[in-house]
Amino acid sequence: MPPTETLSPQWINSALSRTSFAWLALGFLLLLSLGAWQYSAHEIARNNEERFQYRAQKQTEVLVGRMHDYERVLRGSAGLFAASETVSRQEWRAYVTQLQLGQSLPGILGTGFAMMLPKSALSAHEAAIRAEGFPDYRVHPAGERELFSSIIYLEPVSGRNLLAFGYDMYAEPVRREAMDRARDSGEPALSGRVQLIQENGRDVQPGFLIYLPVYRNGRPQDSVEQRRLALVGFVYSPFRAFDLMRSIFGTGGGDLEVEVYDDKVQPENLLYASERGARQARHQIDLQPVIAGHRWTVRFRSSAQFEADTGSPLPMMILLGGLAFGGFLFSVLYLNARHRQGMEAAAAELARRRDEYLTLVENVPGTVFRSGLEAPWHVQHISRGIEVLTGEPPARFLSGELSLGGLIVAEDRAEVAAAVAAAIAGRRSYDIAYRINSPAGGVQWVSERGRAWYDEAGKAQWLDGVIVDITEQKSAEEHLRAASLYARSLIEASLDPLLAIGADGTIMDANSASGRVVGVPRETLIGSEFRRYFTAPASAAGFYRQVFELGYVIDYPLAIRQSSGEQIDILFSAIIFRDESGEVAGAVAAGRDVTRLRRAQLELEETNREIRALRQMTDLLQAAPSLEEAYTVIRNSMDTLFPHSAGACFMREDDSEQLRRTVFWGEAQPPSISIDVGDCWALRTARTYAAPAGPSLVPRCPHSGDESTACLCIPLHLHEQSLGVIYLGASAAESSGLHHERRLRLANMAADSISLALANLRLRDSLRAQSLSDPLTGLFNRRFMEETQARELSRLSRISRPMAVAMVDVDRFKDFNDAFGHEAGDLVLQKIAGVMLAFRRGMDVACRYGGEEFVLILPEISVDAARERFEEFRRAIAALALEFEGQALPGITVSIGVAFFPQQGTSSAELIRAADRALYAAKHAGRNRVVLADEAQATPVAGT
Ligand SMILES: Nc1nc2c(ncn2[C@@H]2O[C@H](COP(=O)(O)OP(=O)(O)OP(=O)(O)O)[C@@H](O)[C@H]2O)c(=O)[nH]1
Repeated sequence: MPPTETLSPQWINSALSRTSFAWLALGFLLLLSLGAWQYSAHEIARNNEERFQYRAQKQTEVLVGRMHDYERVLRGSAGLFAASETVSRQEWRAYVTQLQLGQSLPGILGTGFAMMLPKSALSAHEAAIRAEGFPDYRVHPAGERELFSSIIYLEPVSGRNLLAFGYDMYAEPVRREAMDRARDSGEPALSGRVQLIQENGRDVQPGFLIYLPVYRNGRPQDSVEQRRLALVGFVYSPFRAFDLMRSIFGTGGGDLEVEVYDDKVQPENLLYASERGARQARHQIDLQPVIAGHRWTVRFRSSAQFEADTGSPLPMMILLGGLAFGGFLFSVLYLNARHRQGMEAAAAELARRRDEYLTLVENVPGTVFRSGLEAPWHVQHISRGIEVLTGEPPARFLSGELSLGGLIVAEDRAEVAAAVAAAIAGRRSYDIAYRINSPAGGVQWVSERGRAWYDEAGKAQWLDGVIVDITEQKSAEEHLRAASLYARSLIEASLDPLLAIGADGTIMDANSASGRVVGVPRETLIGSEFRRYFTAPASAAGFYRQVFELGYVIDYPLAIRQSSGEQIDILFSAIIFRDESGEVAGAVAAGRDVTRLRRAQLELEETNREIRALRQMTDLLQAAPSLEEAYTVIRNSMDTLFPHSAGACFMREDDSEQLRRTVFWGEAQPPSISIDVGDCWALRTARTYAAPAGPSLVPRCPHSGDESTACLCIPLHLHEQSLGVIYLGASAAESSGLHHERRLRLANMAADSISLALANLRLRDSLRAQSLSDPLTGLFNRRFMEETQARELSRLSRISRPMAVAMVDVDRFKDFNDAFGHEAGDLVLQKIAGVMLAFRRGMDVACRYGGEEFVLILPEISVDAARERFEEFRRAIAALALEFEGQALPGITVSIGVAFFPQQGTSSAELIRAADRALYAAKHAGRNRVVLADEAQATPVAGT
């Protein structure tokens, strides 16, 4: 792409809109900053290195120059020897003192002369020096050597130098090497690292020496051999390395740190070090000057001061400046890009929304418009929907040729204008329906919703709204209203309750019949809880819950207690209904008032119950074996039939005028236990008699108690024969109206049943009595005796009690009959029966066994007591005074045989047989006596 295109405004705009451009710029600036930083740092380091090396070179040159100076001093000293045959001690001192080496060349320890001595000359030499005034002089160290050297001059002669006087340096290898080199070369020779003899133990330092040979004057010195032969001795200077170097390099604190090594850099070779410590220096260089034929290594290192002086903040400033600028530029570009992106997105969103809005507006069912605030509402914008609505294109409205107001039918315009004006004034939206002239020539309904737009000052500027054709909706509403009215009238036409119930049990709607049945206005029902109107709210709640669970319920019984106290029984049926979405919206419940039906049912059930009880009473009475049991049946049955009534049955005995209360029922006991026939109105009138409760002109029977109860008396009779009366008491409620009628009818039916049953029982008792009694004597007959005896035996065996059975026979009755006639005999039998009845006690039974035989049964009696009583009876018979037809009859006697239960038997037949045997024994024993069965057995009777 050509550069012009690359840098075109569009490209720049596009680039500035991308955050990647900002990142790119940031990266570029970072690289640039790093490059500049590296370059400047490198340049500065290089300059410093050059400066450092320069300084090291200079220092080395100073060192070498200083050492040359020392060489020159030695050459001068050698020259002193060359100029003279001999150099005396004084001359040497004068010469050295003149040099003022301490000031001019500080660092030198001294300048001396060592003489070479063969072994043979040693003693003479020592003697000669001693002779000079040094009596202690001797060459040292002592030892056997071929060649000696001895320091004989050393100036200044003071301090440490005194120690060197007479010292044989040639005896020490390092020094000897330098001395040999100097001798052979004729040049100054620097020794290796030594400890000087002058070191006296304080501030011991490394040292070295420079030797220059002194040859005998006049001797050839061209070759090594010649020089060896010509050698006299050496002028030399000893140096304490630290002192010397300090004088050269200063006392430290400079730019450089210096270490001087003898030859190689090794710790044992160290001659001098300006600093102690192992700081890592930034610059370092080793230089190796050769001094007097001997190589040193001088190590220079940049000092902290040098590094501080040469350190420059510029690279860091360049880096930081670059970073800061990069960051700043990045921020500007990034924020700018984001801002541009935001702007572009907002512009795109705006465009999208505008498109959406236009799409929405055009798709809104109806016509969307913006118009003036007042009639006739000329439009500023209007959607294409207007053409569908009116048949007129939007352009005609936009041009002002047509207006919205012009569409409205004349009768509705004022109303529309008023609604719009009110909405504008009230700053709210309006929603109105009105009619417009249809393009087809008719009228159509539209709905218009709109709202004014207000400026910041609150002044309405225009109307925005939408107009929708609602002609069909209006028509549907009309139909719906008609249908609704029809449905309502149907619902209201129902005489039974119809309700709509929500799932929460709230009544949503109810017809008027509902209000009528419940006893509250229909409006009160709607919105209230369904269950609250029922006697059993929980059951009512159960009803609608069941409806919503099952979907429907049929004939659910509920009851309403009206304010009057009357209970209405309703059968509810209900089914759920759903809304348009299929969700259950509620339930429609229809109630059916079944109160009358229910009452009829209850009445029927009551009647059935009564009939059942009546029939049961009748059946039981028919089956009752005795009057007593019949009265028990009557009491229980009357209690069941008339549960709230006390009552009693009064029975007439024979033709007596008094009635005895035979049974009563109910909680309240009737006051009388007997009544006279004349006291009861029912008995007097022979018909049912009723007297109400409370004060009344109707007289009450005296036996009916006080006025609190109603009195109902029903005569019991059969075939004109009065049997008695039934009395029934009742409360005022029970004795009124229909209840009374039912009660009366039921009581009469009960009385009829009771009359019949009691009459039957009486008749049966009478017949029975006849069948069991002897007509002549009135005593029980043999049949009764056998029944009774069997029953008594069963009872006594259960309770383990005895019984006596006596057979009584009239003595010689045949003779009596024959003498006085049969009728007189009957009279006798009747008289005996009378005695027996009088004799009888408690549960004793007397009966005529047959002919002139009688049986007496005495339950629960001992043998002795029985004997005594039968004796008494026998005597009573014998004492009878008999008379027949005015004629006295002779007395009669009876014989009595007695058997005992259980001694003589456990059955009726066994006992009778035993008694009969005893009777037979009594007859044979002479009659008119009592014989017990065990006595009869003991005394066998002849002829039996
Ligand atoms: N008058 C009368 N006599 C009766 C009746 N029943 C039975 N007799 C008589 O009673 C008599 C019984 O007589 P027997 O059984 O021979 O004995 P007895 O004459 O009483 O003599 P002993 O019993 O041995 O003392 C008979 O003559 C019967 O006719 C009755 O109902 N009336």
